[in-house]
Parts: sequence; structure tokens; C-alpha cells
Amino acid sequence: TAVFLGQGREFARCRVGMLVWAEMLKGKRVIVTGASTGIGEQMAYHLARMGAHVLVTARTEARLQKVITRCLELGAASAQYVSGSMEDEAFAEHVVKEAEVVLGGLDMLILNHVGNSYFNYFDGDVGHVQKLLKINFLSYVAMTVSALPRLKDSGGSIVVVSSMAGKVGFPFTAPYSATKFALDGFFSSLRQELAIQKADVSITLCILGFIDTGKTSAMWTLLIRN
Ligand SMILES: NC(=O)C1=CN([C@@H]2O[C@H](COP(=O)(O)OP(=O)(O)OC[C@H]3O[C@@H](n4cnc5c(N)ncnc54)[C@H](OP(=O)(O)O)[C@@H]3O)[C@@H](O)[C@H]2O)C=CC1
Ligand SMILES: CC(C)CCC[C@@H](C)[C@H]1CC[C@H]2[C@@H]3C(=O)C=C4C[C@@H](O)CC[C@]4(C)[C@H]3CC[C@]12C
Repeated sequence: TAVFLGQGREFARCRVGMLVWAEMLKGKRVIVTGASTGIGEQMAYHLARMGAHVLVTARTEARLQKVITRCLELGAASAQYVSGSMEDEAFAEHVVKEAEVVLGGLDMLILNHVGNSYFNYFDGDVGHVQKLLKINFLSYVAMTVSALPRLKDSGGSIVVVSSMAGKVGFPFTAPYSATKFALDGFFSSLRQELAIQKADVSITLCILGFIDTGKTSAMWTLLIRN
């Protein structure tokens, strides 16, 4: 009985939390990057359930179409997508401009996408590190620069999805880890500057541990489970 009651309380607390959170995001205009699969896709669905206007982006148009259809079924105030690659800085800026046009402003920028990498001994490929920095870091900076004026207007927020590998140098993650550390340096510094300027924009850096989205490599799943 004690266990059952304990679980009941957890559930109630969770429900109350969700209600407060849902109210906060109802009608808000949100961009979610890397929303064709994994964590980004699930965040888009949560935002949809809360009644937000969602604009999702990634490269795979066919997947994004399915994601916006599901968002509308779940109760999104509106759902749109823009497809393209974040390796191209101009595309990153284009997504923010699209949000201004179709949503008439922006309340929240959720930066979540990551380019494909390998998780093994560093193979010495400098070109790969450069490419990954463009996708995982520089496009985050470009989107932030474009979005900041709108976020200042709305008193909005920037959410940056990072990882424990962006705080600690685990083996077999060198290129990926470097891009995540870069995010911490840039966004932690920018947060301080916004505070000094009394700009009403919050920056949240999310430090995630391992999340089995079904796509994660069998090697990591096995390693973490053991
Ligand atoms: N899963 C985990 O264990 C952990 C994940 N994280 C972080 O969570 C976030 C989401 O990860 P997760 O859901 O696992 O990753 P996924 O690989 O499932 O999703 C990555 C997303 O980024 C998009 N993407 C990839 N390359 C590009 C590109 N060149 N341009 C634009 N979009 C691109 C993909 O879509 P498409 O291919 O269609 O472009 C996809 O939507 C990441 O920031 C990751 O670092 C942090 C810690 C642990
Ligand atoms: C207490 C500690 C021993 C915990 C160690 C946690 C380490 C091992 C965790 C922390 C962050 C994790 C990685 C991550 O951020 C994102 C991805 C992308 C995905 O596609 C494949 C898995 C991968 C590489 C995760 C692998 C496991 C990592 C390194």
C-alpha cells in the first residue's frame, strides 16, 4: 500500500507540473531543430499537446511531413516545417526568417539537431571535426544571432540540447564532445552578457545522459546497460 500511495503522489505531482507547464506554452511560437527523429521529434509532440505553434526543421522532408501531421492531431495551434541542412549557415538563418514570416515572431528556440558522427577511437579526420562543428555548433550560433531580436521582443527563451559528453571528456566521443563543449562556452558567456544588458531572454543548456531512442548504436546501448 505504501508503494502504491507513493506512486500516486508522484503521479499527482507530475500532473500538476504538466498543467502549469502546458499553460506556459499554450499559443507560444516555437522552433524545434532536429525534429524529424529522436528527442527533437518527441519534444515537438509535447509542444503540440500543450497547444504551441511549432515549426520543425531537419533535412528529411518526408519525416517532417509526418511529424507535423502528428503535431496537428495532438493539438498544436499550428505546425509547419522547413527542410534543409544545418551545414549551411544561410539555411540556419533562413529557418528563423521563416518563423518570423509564418509565426509572426518567436517565443522559444529549441536547438537540438546533431550531425552524424562516429563513436570510436578518434581517427584523425580533421575535416570531420570541422563539418561537425559547423552543424552542431556554428549553426546554433547563426540561429541565435538571427533569433535574438525577436526573442528580446517577446521575452523568450533559447534551449540548447547538450550532453554529459559536453561537460566531461568520455572516450570515443572526441569530435562530438568538442562540439558540445563549444556550446557550453558560447551560451554560458552569452547568458551572462544578456543578464548584464538586462535583456529578457533566458538560455537553458540541457545536459542529457544516455537516452535510448532506438537509433543509438548497439555498442553504446550494450555498454551503458552493462
Ligand atoms: N540520444 C542520446 O543518448 C543523447 C542525445 N543527446 C542530444 O540530444 C539531441 C538529440 O539527439 P537524438 O534525438 O539522439 O538524435 P537523432 O540522431 O535521433 O536526431 C538528430 C536530428 O538532427 C537532424 N540532423 C542531422 N544532421 C542534420 C543536418 N546536417 N542538418 C539539419 N538537421 C540534421 C536529424 O534529421 P535529418 O537526418 O532528417 O536531417 C534528426 O532530426 C542532440 O543534441 C544530442 O547531442 C545528448 C545526450 C544523449
Ligand atoms: C556515470 C558515467 C559513467 C556515465 C557515462 C555517460 C556517457 C557514456 C554518455 C553521456 C553522453 C552520451 C552520448 C551522447 O551524448 C549522445 C550520443 C549520440 C547517440 O546517437 C549515440 C550515443 C551517444 C554517443 C551517447 C553515448 C553515451 C554517452 C557518451
